[in-house]
Amino acid sequence: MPEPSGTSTTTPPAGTTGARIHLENLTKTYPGSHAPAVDNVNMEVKAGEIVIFVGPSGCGKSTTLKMINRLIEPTSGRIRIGDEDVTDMDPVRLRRKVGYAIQASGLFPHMTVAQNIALVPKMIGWSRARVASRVEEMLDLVGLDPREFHGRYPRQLSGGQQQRVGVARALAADPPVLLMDEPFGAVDPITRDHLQDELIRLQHELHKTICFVTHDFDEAIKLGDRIAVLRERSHIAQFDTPEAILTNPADDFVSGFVGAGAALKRLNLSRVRDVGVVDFPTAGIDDPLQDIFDLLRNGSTNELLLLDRNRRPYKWLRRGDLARAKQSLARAGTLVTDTVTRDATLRDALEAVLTDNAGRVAVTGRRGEYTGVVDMETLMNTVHELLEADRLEALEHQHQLQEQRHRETLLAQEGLDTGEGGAGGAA
Ligand SMILES: Nc1ncnc2c1ncn2[C@@H]1O[C@H](COP(=O)(O)OP(=O)(O)OP(=O)(O)O)[C@@H](O)[C@H]1O
Repeated sequence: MPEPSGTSTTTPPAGTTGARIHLENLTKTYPGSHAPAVDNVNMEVKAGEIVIFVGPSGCGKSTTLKMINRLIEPTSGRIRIGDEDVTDMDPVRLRRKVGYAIQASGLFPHMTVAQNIALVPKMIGWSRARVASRVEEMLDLVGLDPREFHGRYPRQLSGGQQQRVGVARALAADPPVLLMDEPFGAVDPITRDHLQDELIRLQHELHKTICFVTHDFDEAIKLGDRIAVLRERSHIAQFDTPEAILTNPADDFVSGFVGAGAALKRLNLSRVRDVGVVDFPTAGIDDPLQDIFDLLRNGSTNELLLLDRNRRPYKWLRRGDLARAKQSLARAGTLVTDTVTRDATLRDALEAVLTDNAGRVAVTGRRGEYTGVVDMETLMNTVHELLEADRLEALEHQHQLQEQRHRETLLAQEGLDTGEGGAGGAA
C-alpha cells in the first residue's frame, strides 16, 4: 500500500484504473507528404502498464502518441481503449478517457493552478462542487499544498511545480489512460529525477495505463514496464521489458540506443525497496543529551543518526563528536545532506552513498521520515547478484537461439520448411 499522502486527505482516490490500448495498423500521412510519418503500427499496451516510446528524433513518437487521443487524426487504422473502438469517437468524450501531459509550457498562463486543473472536469460537465474538491485532491496527490498553490499562476511556480500541476491536470478527470509527451524534458536533471520518482509513486497508487515519450533511454529504463524502441516511421525495432532490451538488444539499431554502460544502466532497474534496508541506531533531537552520550559510549555503536522532531534524518553523530557537543548538539555531528526514498533507483542510492564520507545513505518515507539506511556493502552485493543473474539469463537466451538454429538446420536438411520467423519483439 502507498504511504499516506502528505498534506490533507490520507486515503488515495478510489479512482479508475488503467485500460488496455490497442493500436491496429495505425498510419499517419501528413498532408503534402508522400511517405507516412507513422506507418502501420500494431501495438498492445496492457491495462495498468507504463510503456515508453523511445527512438531517434523525427521517428514518429509524438505522432503515434497524439493519435491515441486524436490530437492528430489517423489516416488509417484503428485505436481501441478497453473494449471500445475510439477511432471515430467524439474527441471531447475521448479526452475523458485519456489524460495528456506535456512539457511545462502546456499550462495556460492566464489561468490559475486551480483553473488549469479544473479544465477537463468542467468541460465534461462535472458539478462545481465536485470540480472544486477534485482540484484539492489532485494537488494533494501530486504533493502540492492546495492552500498554497490553488490561486497561483504558472509563472509563479518552479519548473518542477509546473510539471506537477501538468500531471494533476492530466489526471483530473480520472482517465484510465495517461499520455505523456516528454513531460520532464524542460526541467533540470535533479528535479527531473524527483518527478520521475513521483510518477512511480503515483503509478503505484493509481495503476493507470501510461504511454510516455522520451528521448532519454535512462528515463525509459527507469520508468518503463516495457519500452518500445522505434525506428523511422514508428516501426517497432523492439518492444520488451527494460531488462530484456538491456541484456538482449534485438539488433544493432537497438544496441546503439542502449549505448555504453549497460551495467550502470542496470542500476536504474532496481529500487531501494528491493535491497536490504538496514536499521541504524537513532536518537531524537529532544532526547536528553545524557541518553545520547550513554548510547554512543556504552552501546555497540560508535555512530548514530539524529532525527528531528518530525523523525526526519538530521545529523550523523559519531562518538568523537561528543567532545565538541558540550551542553548542546548544535555544533556536533555532520548534517544529513542527501536521503533517498524507497522508490529511488539503486543508481540514485549509489550516487548518494558515493558522495557520503561514511558510505551510506538514509532512506526516508513519503514525508521524509527515517525508515532505514542503505550502505555500500549492501549495494555492491546487490549489484553483483543482479549482473550475474543477467549474465546467466543472456547465456540461456543464446543457448535457446542456438538450439533453435540447430533444429532449423536439421529440418532444412530433411527438406522441411520450419516456418519459424526471426526473433521479433512487437506485440
Ligand atoms: N504537422 C506536421 N506536418 C507535416 N509533417 C509533420 C508534422 N508533424 C510532424 N511531422 C513529421 O512527421 C515525422 C514524425 O514527427 P514526430 O514529431 O512524430 O517525431 P518524434 O519522433 O516525436 O520527433 P522528436 O523526437 O524530434 O520530437 C517527422 O518527419 C516530422 O517532420
